[in-house]
Amino acid sequence: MEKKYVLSLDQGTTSCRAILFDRDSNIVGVAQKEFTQIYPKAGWVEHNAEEIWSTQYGVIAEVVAKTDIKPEEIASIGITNQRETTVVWNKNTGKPVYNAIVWQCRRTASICDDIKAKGLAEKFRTKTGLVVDAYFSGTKVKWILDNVEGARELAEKGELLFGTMDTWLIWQLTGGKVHVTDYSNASRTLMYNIRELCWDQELLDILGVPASMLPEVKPSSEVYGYTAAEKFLGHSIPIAGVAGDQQAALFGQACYEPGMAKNTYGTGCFMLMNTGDKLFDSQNGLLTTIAWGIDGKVEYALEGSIFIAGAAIQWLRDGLKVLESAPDSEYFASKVDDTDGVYLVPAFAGLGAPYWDMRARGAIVGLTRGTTKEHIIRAALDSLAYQTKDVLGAMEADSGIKLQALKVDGGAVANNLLMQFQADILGVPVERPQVIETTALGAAYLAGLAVGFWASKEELAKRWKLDRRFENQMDEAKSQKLYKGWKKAVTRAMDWDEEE
Ligand SMILES: Nc1ncnc2c1ncn2[C@@H]1O[C@H](COP(=O)(O)OP(=O)(O)O)[C@@H](O)[C@H]1O
Ligand SMILES: O=P(O)(O)OC[C@H](O)CO
Repeated sequence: MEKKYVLSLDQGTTSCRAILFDRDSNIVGVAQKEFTQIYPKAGWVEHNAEEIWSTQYGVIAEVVAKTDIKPEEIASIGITNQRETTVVWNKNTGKPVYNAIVWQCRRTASICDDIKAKGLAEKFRTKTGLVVDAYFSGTKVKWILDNVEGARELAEKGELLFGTMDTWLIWQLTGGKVHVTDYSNASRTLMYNIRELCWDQELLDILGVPASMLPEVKPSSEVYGYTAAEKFLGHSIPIAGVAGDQQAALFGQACYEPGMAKNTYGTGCFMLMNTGDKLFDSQNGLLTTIAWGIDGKVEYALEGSIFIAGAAIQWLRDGLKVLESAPDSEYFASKVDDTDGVYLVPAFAGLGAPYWDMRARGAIVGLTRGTTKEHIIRAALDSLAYQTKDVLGAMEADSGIKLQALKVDGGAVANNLLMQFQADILGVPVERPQVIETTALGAAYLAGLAVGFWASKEELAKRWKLDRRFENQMDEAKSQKLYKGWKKAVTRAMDWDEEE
């Protein structure tokens, strides 16, 4: 039967999506479902890995049913995932030994402090391109082995497996046959040597993680295995593309040349710049990471990771309950000209780039008797733009490249007021493409290229189409004054949490 579609699975922080793309990169169908966020203690975040699998499987079945396509028409499957989130499971029973520990979880801050106190941070940075922070998988695996009864003994006997969500989904889809990940996901674990392209035994020894738990690391575009027909719509389909969601967005935005960058506004906000075969040693608080492995080589990226972006808007909706929905934020924010001096620093999970402060916590400053809910909503939106400016400044300083325009994507870029403020604060035009589901698109591209559904990256790059370009409309003195206020507000949020 003719192959007409690529199925992309986007396993995000708050939801699972399944999206079908046709040969012209059009979206043919989408199914999406949220899953449970578990907050056992302040600063801790977990997911139930089995719920993630059942949610992911549910949206796959839904998209196939509602588009009325035949599984035999799917050329291949691409997977993209929230990165760093860590699950450890028993390879005999297939059962996780503990909930997945989410990238936002701060529980391993003291493990990180110990590593830093021993003077080992520079070793990790040189080998992995990352900073020692609770964000990454390595200390999460250590925590599970140290805290779940019997886990370390089982791991040492070779009975336990570690995976990020790509690895977990492939294990499920193949009926427990394939234990792999790709370069981009491996580069987020704090255990993978991005220069030598191998799991680093010295780092594994420091963390106490047995190498037998780790998946095989492969390029981002190749056939890893086939779905088990009996578990998967009665048909066996090649799984042929994998990338962490931010790298997948870089690929979906067709940033294939060094110096090209994108910023994705989802739960968090992540700016990545393709640096080709060059590894930048950031002097400004950015990460060096693997963009992807494709065409027989590995390419690198500089990354600025912002932990809370759209999640601040979700918090206004679910925590403060001042919004019915995230898109309503635009309506309320547009009722005021500005925030009237109010700043919201959404350091709910500490601060990532360029501050790297695990103990920062959220703050709203500059409140007066005149402050209204509209000011606070606008301050939350503005915080996405300010954090992006922090990261862009670091990226330009590290790379020596001055961006001519910033390509954006992710759920929150639908907000025109935010995009305009972003261009104003950066002083750089912001370009929104027609397809803002670039994460899923990138994974589809990787999977389609591997099976010859698409011929080349060059062919795909031509498909990128502009929806709207936002030009700077603010005078420089005003934007500098606003940004100065933001920097001051950040100092108020830093180093707040005091662990007992
Ligand atoms: N119009 C909007 N204005 C501001 N934020 C929005 C808007 N629409 C969605 N969001 C935010 O974007 C996020 C969803 O984007 P998405 O790309 O689906 O994220 P993820 O993949 O991280 O789950 C949510 O955090 C939501 O609060
Ligand atoms: O789920 P997202 O889209 O917010 O992405 C999360 C990142 O991969 C975390 O590193």
